[in-house]
Amino acid sequence: MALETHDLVVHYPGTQHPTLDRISMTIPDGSFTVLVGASGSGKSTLLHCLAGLTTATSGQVTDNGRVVTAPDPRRGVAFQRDVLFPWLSVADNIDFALVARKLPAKARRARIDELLDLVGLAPGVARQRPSELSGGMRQRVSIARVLAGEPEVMLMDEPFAALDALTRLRMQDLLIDLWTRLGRTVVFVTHDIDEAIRLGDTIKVLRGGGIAEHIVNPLDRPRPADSLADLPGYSELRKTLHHQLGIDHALH
Ligand SMILES: Nc1ncnc2c1ncn2[C@@H]1O[C@H](COP(=O)(O)OP(=O)(O)OP(=O)(O)O)[C@@H](O)[C@H]1O
Repeated sequence: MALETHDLVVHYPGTQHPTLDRISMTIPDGSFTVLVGASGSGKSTLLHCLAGLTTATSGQVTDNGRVVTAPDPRRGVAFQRDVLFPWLSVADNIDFALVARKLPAKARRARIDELLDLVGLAPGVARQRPSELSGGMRQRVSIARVLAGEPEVMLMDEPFAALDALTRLRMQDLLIDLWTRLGRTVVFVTHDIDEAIRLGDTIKVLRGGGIAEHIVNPLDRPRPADSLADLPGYSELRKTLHHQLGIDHALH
C-alpha cells in the first residue's frame, strides 16, 4: 500500500502559475522519501496536501487507496518549529497524543517513559517545560509526540533546519535509527543537499510546479556524517543535486 497523488494541482488565488501542477507520484509504505527544491518550489504545499492540511485545487491524494480530505492520525506531521504547548510539561505534551488515542492512564505513563527513551531523552526531562530545554531537546520531544500518535506515515517539514550543525546530524542519526527500527514511511522536506543524501532512499526534486527529477539514492547505509563524502557515488549524487537545484548556475 502507499500514499499517492493523482494529477494534484494547487493554484493559490492571486498567483499567476499553479504552485503544484498535475503531480502524480507514489510513496510506497516503509520508504524514506526526501523532497528538495528551491525556496517557493512548493515543498511545504505538497507535504501539507499529503497531510490533508491543504486542499487541492484539482486532483487528489490517496492514502492506501482512500481519498485524503482532512488530517488523520495515520499521518503524523512535524514542523520546522516545534509546536509544543509551552504551558504543559514534556510528559503532558506527549500525553496529549496518547489521550487522543484513548489509552488508560497507566499505559500512558509507561508509554511516555518508552518514548523519551526512544528519542534519547533522560526520564527526568518529563517534568520539565519546553522553555527549559535546548532546541535539539525540544525537537526530540516533538518527534516523541508525533511517534506517540503511532502514525504509519511521518511527514516532516524541515524539522531540523533551526538546529545547530552538530545537533542536526545527531537528529538525522536518531531519525534514521527510528525509521530502521519502526519501519514507518517518512516524507522529509529539506533545503540541505547533504541532509537529503544522508536520509533519503529516493530524492524528489521539485521545480516549475512538478517533480523535475526522481533520484534513487545509490549510497549504501549506513551513511556516517563524518565520512559521507568518502562513500562511492557521493560526489556524483551531490553534483546531480546541485545541478538540479540550479545552485551551480547561481554561483557563476
Ligand atoms: N496560503 C498561500 N496563499 C498564497 N500563496 C501561497 C500560500 N502558501 C504558499 N504560497 C506560495 O506558494 C509557493 C510555494 O510555497 P511553499 O511554501 O509550498 O514552497 P517551499 O518550497 O516549501 O518554500 P520554502 O523552501 O521557502 O519553505 C510560494 O510562492 C508561496 O508564496
